[in-house]
Amino acid sequence: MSNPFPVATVDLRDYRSNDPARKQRFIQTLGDSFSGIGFAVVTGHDLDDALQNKLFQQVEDYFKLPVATKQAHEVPGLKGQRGYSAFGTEVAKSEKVADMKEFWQHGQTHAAGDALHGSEPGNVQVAEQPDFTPTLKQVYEALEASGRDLLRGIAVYLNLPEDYFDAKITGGSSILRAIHYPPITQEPDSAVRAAAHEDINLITLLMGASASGLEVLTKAGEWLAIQAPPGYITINVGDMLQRLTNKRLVSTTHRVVNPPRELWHTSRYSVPFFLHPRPEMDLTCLDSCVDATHPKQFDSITAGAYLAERLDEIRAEKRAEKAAKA
Ligand SMILES: O=C(O)CCC(=O)C(=O)O
Ligand SMILES: [Fe+2]
Repeated sequence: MSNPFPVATVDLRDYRSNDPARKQRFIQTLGDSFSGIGFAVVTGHDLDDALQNKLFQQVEDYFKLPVATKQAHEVPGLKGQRGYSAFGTEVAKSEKVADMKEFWQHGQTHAAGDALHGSEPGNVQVAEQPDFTPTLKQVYEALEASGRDLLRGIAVYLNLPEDYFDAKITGGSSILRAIHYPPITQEPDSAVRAAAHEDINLITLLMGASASGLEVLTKAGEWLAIQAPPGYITINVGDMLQRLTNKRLVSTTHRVVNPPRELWHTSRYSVPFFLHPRPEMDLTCLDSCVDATHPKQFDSITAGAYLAERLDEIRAEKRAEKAAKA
């Protein structure tokens, strides 16, 4: 069956051009793709080839460090929000078994003078690999710039002022996550590299590696494989943007499946950037997205409160605590 909601490809240079027709086409194509399948693919973004190559080299080198070295970069009590998270620490919301991945998280550095300065833990430095954290910081800033313009386009699509999201995301709590899905060494019973889930944040910008595996659940209930061409970024709507727009833009379920057996010996790397607003952003459904045929589907909540609620749901140790109490 052909999919009635194709994943559109857009060029961010169209949005940034001074040509109103190009700009409008970008806005319409991106917005329609986000309201149809919830995903799109972007070229002309701020991560140039040199920075992408440096990023993947640094990420591969990091995960090759000895397990004990990486474990020393785990920060107790942070729910994996900064530094290293070992294999088996994250479980998708509706799953029982942990994802087959290890990952690293890099977050915002709030400027001195910002009300959020000092409110979030600092990023972890890696003495064994001094260029790792600085490279992630550079990528983080490039993706913040691309994400800001993507959201400007989305704001226009939603008939909001073009700068609607600007102040809400400047100095926001975005997370850059470098993921390693290690080779599969034994029959994984029901576990997959990343079980079906929705992202929590406003939008995600995913720098995927060469390996396939990402699949998106279509409205017809079929899994559709997505693999952006090299250098392109896959983007998708997260639950916060879905809430704000009362499901006019959809946060689509996706997963990363295991490769065929002959490729079990290979690793997969990917680097999603979860674009989060500042915690005080109000996620109340926009008036323009609520009417008699689209009644308000979500309670009002701030981004910070919503994130705290969601983070506990996906940590293996929090699940274990809850199960012990039950
Ligand atoms: O690894 C990928 O391609 C996607 C990962 C993902 O969906 C996530 O971490 O939220
Ligand atoms: Fe995801």
